[in-house]
Amino acid sequence: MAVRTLLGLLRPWQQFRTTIITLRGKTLVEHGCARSMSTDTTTDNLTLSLDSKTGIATLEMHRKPVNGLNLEMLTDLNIALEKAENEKSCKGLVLTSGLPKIFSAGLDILEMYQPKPERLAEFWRTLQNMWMRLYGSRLVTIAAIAGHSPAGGCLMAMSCDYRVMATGKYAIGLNETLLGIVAPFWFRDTMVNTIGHRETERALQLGHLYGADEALKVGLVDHLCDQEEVVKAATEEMSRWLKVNAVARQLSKSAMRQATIDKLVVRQEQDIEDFMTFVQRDAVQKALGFYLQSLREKRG
Ligand SMILES: CC/C=C\C/C=C\C/C=C\C=C\CC(=O)SCCNC(=O)CCNC(=O)[C@H](O)C(C)(C)COP(=O)(O)OP(=O)(O)OC[C@H]1O[C@@H](n2cnc3c(N)ncnc32)[C@H](O)[C@@H]1OP(=O)(O)O
Repeated sequence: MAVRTLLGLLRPWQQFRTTIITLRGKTLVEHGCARSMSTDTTTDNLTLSLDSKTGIATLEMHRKPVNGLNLEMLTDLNIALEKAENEKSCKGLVLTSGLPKIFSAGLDILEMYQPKPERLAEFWRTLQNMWMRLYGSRLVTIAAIAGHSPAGGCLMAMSCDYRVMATGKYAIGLNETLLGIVAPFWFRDTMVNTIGHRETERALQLGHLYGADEALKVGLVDHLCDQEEVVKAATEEMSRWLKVNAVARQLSKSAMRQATIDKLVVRQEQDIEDFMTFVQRDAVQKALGFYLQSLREKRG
């Protein structure tokens, strides 16, 4: 409190600072404002910015071409989420994409195709950690989905508290079976918690990708609006959630989600082993190779 009062006496130009941090050989540039205690971060993969007036942070993914989640992108997401989580003045987070027509294409398949075992293990652990952080966040988290959101993209959206999706020809869902792989148990649990057991069972087996209307109907998303309006609609919805007593809301969220997270906490190492064994099987490598080929051929 005393620190805040002192900072309030500083002139505006004295309150801004720029810090450069080097992380895993990459440079993160931070523009911080001492008055608001906010810190904005931009990397090759994302931008985190905090509106100090509202306490709402925006986390915008922009890894070209499709926000594929590779190790570096997941590392950046973990750092950004932790930063927002630890920033006292931050109350909510809108997760969105800066790329047109794409929320996220899910895991970068190149991480799983002909992988180096050491990197593969680190990749999966970083994904697990990102999911635990996002699903268990103290913040109100809202996904603003203005594009396709298959597999890992759908997982990220489902891990938020609320989902706004653009009307249009975009698809969302866990389509792993179409790649010849199996959605891990914590992907499945997250979907069961969102749309229920029977609908998940059907969707998982078929690798079903939902259009926006259908996603709304089964509760996979909560609100539809025009493409240009998704972030605005997410922010408006956020203000409703931020009116609720924060401690009561956080305890309610944790009561609903912690058991699902704990399931992975106790099986984290085993899950990494299972993933590595499964992905490196010849049949799975073959299926991933075909799928990558089909994506490339689609472009002609
Ligand atoms: C026993 C069990 C134990 C453990 C569990 C084991 C295993 C579980 C393992 C994994 C779980 C994985 C979850 C995932 O997230 S897998 C990824 C699934 N994602 C997809 O299927 C999406 C594929 N992409 C698309 O459908 C489309 O690209 C699109 C709809 C997202 C966008 O379409 P566009 O027409 O706009 O763009 P494209 O021309 O198709 O793509 C541009 C460019 O990007 C490449 N690309 C697309 N998606 C990916 C991806 N996910 N990873 C890597 N690369 C991707 C695409 O090939 C194009 O590349 P080129 O420019 O042609 O080189």
